[in-house]
Amino acid sequence: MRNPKTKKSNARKQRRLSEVEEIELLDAWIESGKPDSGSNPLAFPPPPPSAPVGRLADGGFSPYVGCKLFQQLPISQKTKDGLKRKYTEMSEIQRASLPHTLSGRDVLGAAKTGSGKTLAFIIPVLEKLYRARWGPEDGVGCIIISPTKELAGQLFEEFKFVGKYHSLSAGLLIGGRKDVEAEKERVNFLNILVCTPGRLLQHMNETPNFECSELQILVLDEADRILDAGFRYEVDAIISQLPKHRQTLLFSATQTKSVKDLARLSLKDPEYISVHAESVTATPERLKQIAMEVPLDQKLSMLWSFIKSHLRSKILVFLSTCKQVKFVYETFKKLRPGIPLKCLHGRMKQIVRMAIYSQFCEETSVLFSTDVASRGLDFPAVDWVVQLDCPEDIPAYIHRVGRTARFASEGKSVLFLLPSELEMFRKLQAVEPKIPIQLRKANTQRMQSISGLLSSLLVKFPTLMELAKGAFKTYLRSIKKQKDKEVFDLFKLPIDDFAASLGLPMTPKVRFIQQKTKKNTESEETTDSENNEDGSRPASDEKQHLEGLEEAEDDVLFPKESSVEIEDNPAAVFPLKKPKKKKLKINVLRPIGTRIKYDDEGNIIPPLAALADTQHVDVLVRLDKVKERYEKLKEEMKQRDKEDKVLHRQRLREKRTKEKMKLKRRREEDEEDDDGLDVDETESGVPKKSKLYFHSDDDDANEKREDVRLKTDSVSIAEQEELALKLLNSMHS
Ligand SMILES: Nc1ncnc2c1ncn2[C@@H]1O[C@H](COP(=O)(O)OP(=O)(O)OP(=O)(O)O)[C@@H](O)[C@H]1O
Repeated sequence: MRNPKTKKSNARKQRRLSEVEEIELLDAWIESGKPDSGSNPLAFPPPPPSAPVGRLADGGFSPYVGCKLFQQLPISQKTKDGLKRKYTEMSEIQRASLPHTLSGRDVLGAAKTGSGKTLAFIIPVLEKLYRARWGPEDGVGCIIISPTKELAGQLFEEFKFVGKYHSLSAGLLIGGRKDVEAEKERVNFLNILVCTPGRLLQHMNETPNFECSELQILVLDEADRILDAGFRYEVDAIISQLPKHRQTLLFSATQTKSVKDLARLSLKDPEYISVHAESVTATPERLKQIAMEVPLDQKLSMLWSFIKSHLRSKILVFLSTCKQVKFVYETFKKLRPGIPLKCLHGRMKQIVRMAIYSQFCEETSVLFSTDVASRGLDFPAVDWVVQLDCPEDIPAYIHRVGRTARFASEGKSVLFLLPSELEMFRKLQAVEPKIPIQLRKANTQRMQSISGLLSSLLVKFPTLMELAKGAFKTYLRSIKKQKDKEVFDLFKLPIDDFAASLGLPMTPKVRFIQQKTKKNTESEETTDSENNEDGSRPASDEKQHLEGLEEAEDDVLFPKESSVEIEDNPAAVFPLKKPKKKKLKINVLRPIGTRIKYDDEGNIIPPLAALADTQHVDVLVRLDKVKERYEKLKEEMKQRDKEDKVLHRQRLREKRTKEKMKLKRRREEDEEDDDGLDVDETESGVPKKSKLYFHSDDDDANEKREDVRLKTDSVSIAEQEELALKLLNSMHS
């Protein structure tokens, strides 16, 4: 009788050989039908669905450029098997980009929201690593960066779905989770990292031996957002640590074309694929969009009435700030509209955010959210997107409304605009390709005013009173911070009516508004000669005015009690008459540990001047020398530091390469004389070539899941996922 050990080992060998053969075939197939650089695969006629696929009788290969079915692509059987459980036909962005991405080219892909961009990068990632026979000992082969944690989570799930039959390992690295230490131990053994920029950088900085020098492919989802100023520091720091020789894919519904941005990523002759560039509309065709003029003080009543008349719809409501979301959620909950309510914002704990995200995917309900939910999230079957507050710009509008009418489904959106924000409507109408949006009059007769109800709630619940104040102030602040001053004008807002509409008994004091009012009074008092010819404020005066606003902004959330006195005291309106108190400024940029020296009159002596002997005539000469020497030393240290780092990296790389070779050899030996045990980790702690997912939200859950994974090998992925969901829900409740 044949030894079962030998049988298993033979089966493994056979599997490896067939994988090698498949890879050789795929490489040759891709090479034979590669599209020309700059060509558009959508322009090629699709082969008939019944046409033979792969190697043909004449020794050639079937064409894949222009094909419509996933099965016709030169991709591994494992990926095809993963896909076919849900996907058959490709979407336009997938058809247009996959022939290029599979050929190893850098791609900038733009397509409308909900058009299937995620698969357009998941497939090439899996294929690239599969064809490179990537294993656990090879470490990080792909990094996918997403702007939000929820989106990263969603991408991770899609990777698990499509990559189900691959033996690659993937990890979800997002901030706000307790298990960073556990992550650090395993991150070097993960092949695909789906992460947010902050958490990735944290690993790059803190995790000993974190290595991505062999990175094969980098993906930026929502690329324009990742590359904008908000993530500049993180992204630059990350890119500087990645090898230049790699494939880079950038996808978004609103793609960046900034040459500077692309240079930051060192793209090599990228393919620009914009499948909807010629489309008549910039938004999904099945999306009905309306805008409504609603005065600020009627917004909440209008929203309430809207929800009451759509109790069977799944509604996503966008507001500008976390505090507004909290306030509207808490008060509406108390008013019981007759539909479940949920809220999502950046200040919530990660575990709760994830649970809310999953619940909203499943349940017909109303979700109040900030822009954390505006990009990429694929909530199924959202009926309405309501933008209670105006988006900051057109891309933000496109992404928000894109949460509905996804893929082949329909959806509706309504944008509430203040009378002073109607310019946004004109801007939306003016863009190319068009955004088909209509301005409708609000039906105020059917509106149920809730400001009275809100007032009573605020009296009854002091916490709601605080939330209302927070919502009031942060909304005004958000308007003040908006860049587009043609749309957002703080001083056109009916502030008192707004406060009353939130149920507030009095208008809270907001310093930057008082400041402005005060300045206005002042300018009325100034003589004509002080103004410019066109009546505008003199430049220097304008500067002072802006500085005043900036200073006041720091205090916007904590208005000082003294502001009341300033108002009551007429002398305070003319600050010139009031002796100014000299403020002590703390220089936060001062390096820690440096002492500040003062001269006899209390002026700060600059550090170098303090070194000089002011009694002697050659002070200047010596000062210069000190400075020069200091600069020289600094340069030398920088240089040495750089050299050290290079040397250190080189040593690490050599060490890791040696380790990798050793591990790879050992794995192959192991595979050859396997003892039949199927455990996930070898003695050295390095996982064998078997699937490994790393995604846990806290230590308990982590342990529980590890138990499941190690003890019950027979548990299917579906069962594990169900278990994970239960855990998540139980943690939430
Ligand atoms: N080829 C396909 N066939 C059927 N459904 C698909 C296909 N490709 C994607 N989908 C589905 O379409 C939905 C939207 O896809 P996806 O989230 O990738 O869109 P997107 O273009 O990334 O959107 P956004 O710009 O909002 O991020 C998902 O539910 C996905 O499962």
